[in-house]
Amino acid sequence: TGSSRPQRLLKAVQRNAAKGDPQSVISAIDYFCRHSEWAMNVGDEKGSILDSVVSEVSPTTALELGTYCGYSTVRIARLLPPGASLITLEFNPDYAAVARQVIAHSGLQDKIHLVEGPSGDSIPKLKERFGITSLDFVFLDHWKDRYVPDTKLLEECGLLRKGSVLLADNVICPGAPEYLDYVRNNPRYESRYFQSHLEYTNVEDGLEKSVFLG
Ligand SMILES: Oc1cc(-c2ccc(F)cc2)cc2nccnc12
Ligand SMILES: [Mg+2]
Repeated sequence: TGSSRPQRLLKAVQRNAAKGDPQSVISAIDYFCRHSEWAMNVGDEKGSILDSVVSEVSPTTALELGTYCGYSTVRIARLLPPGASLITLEFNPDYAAVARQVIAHSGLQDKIHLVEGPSGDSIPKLKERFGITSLDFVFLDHWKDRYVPDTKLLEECGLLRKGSVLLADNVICPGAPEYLDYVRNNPRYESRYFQSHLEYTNVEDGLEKSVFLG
């Protein structure tokens, strides 16, 4: 009957971040995770790589698989061009409830659609629900054994087009070996590994960027 780690992270945001200031929300979460409690946000080191890829793609329509507390949701949304939007899928209702409040604190809620439920159920409904034709950018950061099935589902649903960019977190730690095998040995993807570290640690991890070739 105590608070959860996501709830304590939310309190830290509400106490230390300025409302309507996405960067202060990001900084408050990073501070909390370094000085109070580790949490599985993409973090500031991998987050900088995420930022550079999002800025390069400048997506009109972006998808995030795995919202957690909304840290990377805010990181991505703050870089979107005017009129662009980010759809983020979260299976865990407790995480989703915290993420909604973190997103509201950042002031970016108008650019973000948070959908609760299993990604495998939500992905086939994206086109009709949000009136999208294809995705410019996808950030994979949910359960590692869903990376391959959900990537195949995105293909089958016609949500990827020539040039769509997939960026996957945790390909080393906890690791997504089947995913690396899938995108690296598939002629329909051009992949590149960005070496980094597991958030808030010096353990090796990295991001895999894969461009769909159509
Ligand atoms: O970035 C992450 C890190 C970890 C994680 C947990 C425990 C460890 F010891 C190491 C790494 C799990 C994650 N699950 C889903 C999405 N992202 C994750
Ligand atoms: Mg992660």
